[in-house]
Amino acid sequence: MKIALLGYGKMGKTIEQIALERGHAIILKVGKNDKNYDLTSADVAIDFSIPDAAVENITRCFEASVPIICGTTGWLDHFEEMVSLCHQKKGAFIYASNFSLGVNLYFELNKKLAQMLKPLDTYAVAIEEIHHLQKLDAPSGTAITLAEDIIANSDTTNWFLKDTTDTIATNGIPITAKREPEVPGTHTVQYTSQVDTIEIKHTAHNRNGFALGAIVAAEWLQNKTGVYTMKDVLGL
Ligand SMILES: NC(=O)c1ccc[n+]([C@@H]2O[C@H](COP(=O)([O-])OP(=O)(O)OC[C@H]3O[C@@H](n4cnc5c(N)ncnc54)[C@H](O)[C@@H]3O)[C@@H](O)[C@H]2O)c1
Ligand SMILES: O=C(O)C1=N[C@H](C(=O)O)CCC1
Repeated sequence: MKIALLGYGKMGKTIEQIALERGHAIILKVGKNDKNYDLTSADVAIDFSIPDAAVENITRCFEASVPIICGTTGWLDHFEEMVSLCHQKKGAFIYASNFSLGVNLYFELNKKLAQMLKPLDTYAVAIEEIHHLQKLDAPSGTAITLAEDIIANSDTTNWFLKDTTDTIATNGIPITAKREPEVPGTHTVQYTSQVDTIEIKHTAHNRNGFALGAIVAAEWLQNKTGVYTMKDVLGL
C-alpha cells in the first residue's frame, strides 16, 4: 500500500517503521505546517495527529476518495458528522480509540464483565487511565470507550472525569486520568464491593501494538466503502 501519514509524531514514526517492515511505502508525511497536501496517489491515509486537526484531515480524505484510518482521540463530538459525510461521499473510514489487538480483546472482556455484574447492585465501578505527560486529551479515548461499553451493558447512565467535576452522579462512572512520564497507556476497570474487588487491567509496554493494529486495519479497508470498527477488522 502507498500510505499517507497525517501526523508524524510518536505514533506516525512508529507506524512508518512497522509499515516498511510489512512491505508498504510511505508516500506522504503531513505535519502541523503542511496545509495543502496532495493525497491523490495514496491508497490509504492514517491519521494520528491532534484533536483539533482530525476533522479537517478526515474530511480531506473523503474529498480525495482516499480510505482513512483515524486513531486521533479527543474529537468525537464530530463523529456522527464524519460518519454522515463518509456515507455521502461513499468513502471508507475506520476510527478506533485504541487499535491494539490486546485492548480490543480487553474491550470484549469489559462488556462481558459489565453484563455479568448487571444483576448485582453490590459493586461500584470505576475506571483509571495513565498516560505520558504529552497527552493532550483527558480522559483517554480508550477510557471513554470502556465507559460507554459499561453504560450500554449495565444500569450506569454516564461517566465523569474525577476531580475536575463537581457533579455528583449517582449512576455515573468516575474516570481518573493520571499523567506520568513515558507511560504508553494503562487502563484499569475496577468493581468494588464491601467484601472484594474485581479488576481488569491492560498495560501497553510500547506503541507497537497501536501501530500494527492501525496498519492491519488499513490493509483490511482496501477496496471497501463504508464505516467500520476494529471489531469488524478482527472478526470479534
Ligand atoms: N487509537 C490509538 O490506538 C492511539 C494510540 C496512540 C495514540 N493515539 C492518539 O493519536 C494521536 C497522536 O498521538 P502521538 O502520541 O503520535 O502524538 P504526537 O504529539 O507525538 O504527534 C502528533 C503529531 O501531529 C502533528 N500535527 C499537528 N497538527 C497537525 C495537522 N493539522 N495535520 C497533521 N499533523 C498534525 C504534530 O505536529 C505532531 O507531530 C493522539 O490523539 C493520541 O491520543 C491513539
Ligand atoms: O498516547 C496516547 O495519546 C494514547 N491515546 C489513545 C487514547 O486516548 O486512548 C490510546 C492509548 C495511547
